[in-house]
Amino acid sequence: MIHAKVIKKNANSAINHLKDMNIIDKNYRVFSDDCYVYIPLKMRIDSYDCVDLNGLPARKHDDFSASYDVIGSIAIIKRKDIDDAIKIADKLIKRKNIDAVYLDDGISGNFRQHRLRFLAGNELYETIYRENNIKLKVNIKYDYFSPRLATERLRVSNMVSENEFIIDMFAGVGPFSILIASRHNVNIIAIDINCHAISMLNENIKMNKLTGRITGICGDSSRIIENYNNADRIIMNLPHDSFNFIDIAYRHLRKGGTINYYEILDYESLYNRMEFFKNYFEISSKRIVHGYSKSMNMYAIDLKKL
Ligand SMILES: C[S@@+](CC[C@H](N)C(=O)[O-])C[C@H]1O[C@@H](n2cnc3c(N)ncnc32)[C@H](O)[C@@H]1O
Repeated sequence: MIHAKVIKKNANSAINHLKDMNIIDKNYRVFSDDCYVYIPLKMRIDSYDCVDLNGLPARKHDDFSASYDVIGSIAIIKRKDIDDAIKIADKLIKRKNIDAVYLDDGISGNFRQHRLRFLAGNELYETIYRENNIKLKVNIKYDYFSPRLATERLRVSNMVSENEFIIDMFAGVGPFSILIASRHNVNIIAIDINCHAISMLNENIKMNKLTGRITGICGDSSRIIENYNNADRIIMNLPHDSFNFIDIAYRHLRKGGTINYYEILDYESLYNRMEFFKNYFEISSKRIVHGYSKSMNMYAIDLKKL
């Protein structure tokens, strides 16, 4: 059984990173000795020291904690079985920090909104979520938001250089833009077709102490982007549809500039994308952000314009 062997002080960030990659084998549990923590993996990966050990079978609560997301004071359960979901909701609503529990019936439409079924607590939709030292006001009914991208947002913000001109093409309530502008002196155009998300983004700009400048614009980014040229970086977080916007993003990126591109793909379409991208970009990195279905993953691909 393959385990990632990680020094104890790095264990939490490694577990979060591996969770985001959907690579932890949940049938087994994490264990440790005096110096190291051993994390069970579905497969060997190059970026970790991997060792072959006997796995320890998981306890029941590991499955429980994987079955919901918490956004501020709201829990969203991701379970198909409604009886199961009600049992989980009953446990969650007893927690001090949870005010409302919903069942996630999937995400749909252009605005990528959650279809939610209210299960427990007070039926509220607006909450304040905290990650990486920023605060984000989110309305989970009207705006897309996922806490599962926290590590990815930190990774992108670590890549940013001072004074970059950035276009966040599908900005939502601004988790990428706000984090980047809180840490760097940059100029960001943050676009979303959902005007409610942009109104939240504008509140989030006021609520955080920013070093950089963000201009929130409501509209279709394929049209709005026409007003801007020579971006140093373009963030394309529209994983079901990004490829339809790649040509337009390419035209508005400076030579040597970077696209942080996200797409949900199976292995075969990933190969085809890479072949296509090689004609126009240097592929600086490619990683799984999280699993999506049995055969598909969400990939983060960093593309540098040739
Ligand atoms: C997957 S969400 C990502 C939001 C945000 N980047 C985040 O990480 O939370 C995609 C966002 O793209 C927006 N969107 C979809 N089509 C768009 C378009 N043509 N132009 C601008 N925004 C669009 C949706 O409203 C949604 O907020």
